[in-house]
Amino acid sequence: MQTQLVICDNLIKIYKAGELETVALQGLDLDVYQGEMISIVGASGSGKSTLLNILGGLDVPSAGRITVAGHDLSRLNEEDRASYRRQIIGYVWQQSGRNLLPDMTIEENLILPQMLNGISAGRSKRRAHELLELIGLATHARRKPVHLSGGQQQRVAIAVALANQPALLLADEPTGELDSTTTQEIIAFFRSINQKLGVTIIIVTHDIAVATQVDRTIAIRDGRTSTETIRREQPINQQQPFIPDALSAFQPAQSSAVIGLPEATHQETIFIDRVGLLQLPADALERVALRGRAEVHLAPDHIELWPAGMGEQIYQGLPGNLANHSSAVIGLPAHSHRETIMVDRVGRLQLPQNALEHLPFSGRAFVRTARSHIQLWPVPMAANDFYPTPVIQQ
Ligand SMILES: Nc1ncnc2c1ncn2[C@@H]1O[C@H](COP(=O)(O)OP(=O)(O)OP(=O)(O)O)[C@@H](O)[C@H]1O
Repeated sequence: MQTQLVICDNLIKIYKAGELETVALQGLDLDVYQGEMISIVGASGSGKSTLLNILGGLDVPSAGRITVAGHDLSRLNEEDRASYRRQIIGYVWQQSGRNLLPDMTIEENLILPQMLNGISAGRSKRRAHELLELIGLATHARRKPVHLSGGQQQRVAIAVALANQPALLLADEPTGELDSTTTQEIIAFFRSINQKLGVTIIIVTHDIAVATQVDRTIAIRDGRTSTETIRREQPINQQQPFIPDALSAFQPAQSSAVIGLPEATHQETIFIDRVGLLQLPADALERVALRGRAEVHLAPDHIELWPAGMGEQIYQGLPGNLANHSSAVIGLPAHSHRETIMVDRVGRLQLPQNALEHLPFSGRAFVRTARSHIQLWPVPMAANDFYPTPVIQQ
C-alpha cells in the first residue's frame, strides 16, 4: 500500500498588501505518495510557487491543512519550521546562484548544510564525497561553482539539496536556464536519484520535456488543482484495448487537453473535489459551447453535460433508460422541468450532489467530448487499468 507523504486539504493562501488582497490558492487539494516523482504545471500566476513555498515551510497557508511526512505545517512554531526545512526538505531553485555559495568549493557547499544540521565535520565530509560520486563530479571537489558548466552546477545543487537526506525534494524550474540537451540530462538525473534513493520529488516547470518524464503531472489553474496527467506504463497501442461501447462513437482528443502530451503515452483526468467543484479543460469548452449553463444528465455509466436546452431535444424519443433520465439537480422529472447548472467562462462548475453520488468518481474523471455534449467518466480503480483512446467512427 502506498504511503501518502504530502496531503494538502483545501489550502487557501491570501496575500495582503495594504488594502489589496490576492487569493493565490483557492482551496487546493493534493496528495503525493512516497517515492513519486511529479511535476506541477500552470500558467503564470496560477499559484505554483505559492504552493512550493508552503510545502517547503517557507510560507504558511491562510487556511486549510497541509501535512508533509507526518508534520502538520499549519501548526509548526518557528523553531520546528526551521528544523523541518533543514531535515525534511531539499530545495533546488532555477538560478544556480541561489543554490550554491560562489566563494566556497563544491565540497564546502556540500558540507555546509550538514554542519548547520548538527552533523559532525567528519561525517559531513564523508557524505559530501558520497554525493560527489553520485553526481559524477568526484574530481571537481575543490573547484568553485563558477568553474562548472550550467548542467554540472545544477547537479551540485541537487546534491546540496540531498545532503541531509530529505524526504521531499522540491525543485522550482530547475531546467529554466539550461539548453535542451542539458535539460534532458538533468531530468534523467532527477529520475535516477528518485529510483536509487527513493526520494519523493516535486518539480514546478513550464517545460513539457520535464512533464513527459515524471509519473504524474498536476496542472494548477487559478489556485486549484484542475487536471492530472499520468504516464502510461504501457503505451496505448501496445494494450489489449477494452473499449466501452458507449465510448466508441466519440471523437478523442489528439493529445491530452491540458499539457499537450499524446494520449498514447499519457492519461489525463480532471479533479472533482468533495463538493463536486471541477474545471473543464479548455479544449472541451471550445468544442462544446456551454455558454454559461449546462444540463446534467445521468447516463448509466457516465455523466453528460449538454448546452442548456439541447439535451432535452436529443433525448426526446429515445428508448429505455436514456429517455427516462431524471434531472440531476433537485430530482424533478426531466419531462416537466428543465434544470441547469452554471458554468463560468473558464469552465468551472459544481456537479449536483446526486450526480456525484451516481457514480464512484473518487475525486477524478475522464473528460470525453462528443459532437454536442461533454461526458465525465469515472476513473477505473486499478492503477494501470486505462480506458484507451476511443476509436473515431466516421
Ligand atoms: N508575496 C506576494 N504578495 C502578493 N501577491 C503575491 C505574492 N506572491 C505571489 N503573489 C500573487 O499570487 C498569485 C500566485 O502567484 P505564484 O507566484 O504562486 O504563481 P506562479 O504560478 O508560481 O507564477 P509564475 O509561473 O509566474 O512563477 C499571483 O497573482 C501573484 O501575483
